[in-house]
Amino acid sequence: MRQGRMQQCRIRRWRWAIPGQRKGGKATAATALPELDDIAWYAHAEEAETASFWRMARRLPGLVREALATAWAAAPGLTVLALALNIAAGVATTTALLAITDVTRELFSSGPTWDRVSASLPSLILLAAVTAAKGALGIGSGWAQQRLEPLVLAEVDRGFYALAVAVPRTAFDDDRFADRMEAANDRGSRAQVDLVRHTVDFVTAVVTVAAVAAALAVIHPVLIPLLFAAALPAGWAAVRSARLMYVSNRSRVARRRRLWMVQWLMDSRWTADDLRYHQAGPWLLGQHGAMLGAETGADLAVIRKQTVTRAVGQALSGLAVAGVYGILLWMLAAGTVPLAVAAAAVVALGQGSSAMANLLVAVNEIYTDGLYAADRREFDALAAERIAAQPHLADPAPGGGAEPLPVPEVIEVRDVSFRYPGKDTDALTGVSVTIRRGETVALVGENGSGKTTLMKLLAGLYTPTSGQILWDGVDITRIDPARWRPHVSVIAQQVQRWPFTAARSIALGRAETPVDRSRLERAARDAGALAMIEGFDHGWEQLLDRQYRDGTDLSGGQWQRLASARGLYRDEGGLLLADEPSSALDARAEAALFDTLRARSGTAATVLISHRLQGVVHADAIAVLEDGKLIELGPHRGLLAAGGAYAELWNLQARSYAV
Ligand SMILES: Nc1ncnc2c1ncn2[C@@H]1O[C@H](COP(=O)(O)OP(=O)(O)OP(=O)(O)O)[C@@H](O)[C@H]1O
Repeated sequence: MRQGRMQQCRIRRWRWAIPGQRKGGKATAATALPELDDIAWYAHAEEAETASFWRMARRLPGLVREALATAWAAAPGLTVLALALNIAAGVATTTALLAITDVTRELFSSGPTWDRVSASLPSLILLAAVTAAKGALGIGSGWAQQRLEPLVLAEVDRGFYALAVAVPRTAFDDDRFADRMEAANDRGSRAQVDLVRHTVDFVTAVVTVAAVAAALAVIHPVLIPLLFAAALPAGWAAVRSARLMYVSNRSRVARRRRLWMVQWLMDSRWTADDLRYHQAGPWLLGQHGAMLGAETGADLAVIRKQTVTRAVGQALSGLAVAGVYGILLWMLAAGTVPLAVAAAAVVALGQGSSAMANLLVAVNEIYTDGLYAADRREFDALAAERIAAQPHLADPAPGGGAEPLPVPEVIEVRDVSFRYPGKDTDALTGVSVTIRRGETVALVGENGSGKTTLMKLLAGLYTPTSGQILWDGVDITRIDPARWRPHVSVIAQQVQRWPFTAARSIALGRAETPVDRSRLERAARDAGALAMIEGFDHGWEQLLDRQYRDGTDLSGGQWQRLASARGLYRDEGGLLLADEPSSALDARAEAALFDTLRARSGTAATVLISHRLQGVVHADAIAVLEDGKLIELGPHRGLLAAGGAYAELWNLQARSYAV
């Protein structure tokens, strides 16, 4: 789970920005962090705080069913075994209690001592046998239960990550989605495992209480309500304490996400350089301290409330136990129960009240697990909703079909606008561009003008807010990406440093197909990465993660060469999207990469984003973007002659090269 969090942090680290403020040289952490207050949106909080025991009891059958279904899906045989062994242990409990009753009855009867002892002997032998059997059954059920848990956890984790990789990209721009993902990942998934464990505990406790109640019914039926009365206050206290903790935990999710992220920023190798260059450690410590302070405050508040609850519970519990034994004494004095039966009843009530407390705790645990598990279910539902809302599923193109689309001859961006979720301005407005097979279209423009956004739309990462992206007249946003994405390869601006071997890092470009060595070498050569890889201590098998044995790190430009190789390895001659592919490359590597991209000319479609305009002069068309709008479109010479924005940018760059 921590690994998952770290990954999240890594993915988002470049977007990380706390609006820090300084006052008298010190970070004013309290004003800098938006998530110091507990969040209030959580829908289950009120339910959790106000749920009565009866509401919990009503939800119990559904939760037990859910737990059994989860356990059954993970390991049906073990599920049955764990339940069967617990039920058998319950039967042994009843038998043992009845044997104790017989033993006491014989021992307290009249007659010579030796006769009474020998009369009780068969029951004593039975008692010894069932006690041994109960022990063996307990060991067996514990074994089954312990084996069940990792299997359930594996199943639950698999489901979580299957959804995490399937949700559309937009989900990761949504802070509420992130909160729910965190809640699901932090406790929600684990709660499903706990739900199974506590359900087995619950079955065990029910069987034990039923066993004791059965024995009490034989001893004296009046004792049964006493069994319940003695355990109620402790049960109430346990239920309320757990509920208080749940509500507190749940309202702190966003702050914890921030806390973990700041911790990761301070102890990670990825941020170690920048942190020291800028002496950012004290500021981060300030942020960390502020969040820790808020967390500690919340912990102390919940501990205070829990202690008060437990104290009230203990006091009531003491009164209840005194009352139960008082009634038993009164029955003894009134002659309602003989001494032998009263002695057996004391043993049975002792066992019964601990079983009853276990039962109440199990009910409460199941209810609490149910609340946490609801976080996971909510995430599952939200993720499924996001997946289902993708246009190719919600509004598929008529005609359907499952066969792959052919390599497109003409890709048309038609009047496309796009607004990032939650933003109030468009990143792209009414953009229209045509990309033909065999042509290169370059996107240029100032920072933030919308180039990468357009590229992400072409890659299908986002769906246009309006307008269409057509492949030979077919709107690809309404077609299953599995049918067309194999024709799209990307060299992204944000170089992903995959912590795998050099071979795997490139082969990820076609992750689902077996590694093709000659293709790998070709891609590496075309990206100017072959000599570098062959020079590694372990060649293609060189691990590219310094945090593991024999791992190494690369320079920024070397990482970028690998990223280019990954995109080229994927390339099938369809659409290649290259976003600033040479920003970190030296002059020789840049020239080699542009030669490779130019070689696609005449056969494949290329979209190239570059701030270095020398790299785009050969493009068939150059699209100039400004504030998300297409302001110029044409070949290099035409745009220069027009003397517009492109010509201005070109002249600026040319001037900086003039001696
Ligand atoms: N995930 C996102 N959520 C919200 N806004 C975003 C997101 N990504 C980019 N933007 C915004 O969209 C606009 C266009 O960004 P984009 O990355 O497309 O610019 P660009 O032209 O590629 O810039 P650069 O030359 O700096 O790479 C910018 O205002 C940016 O802040």
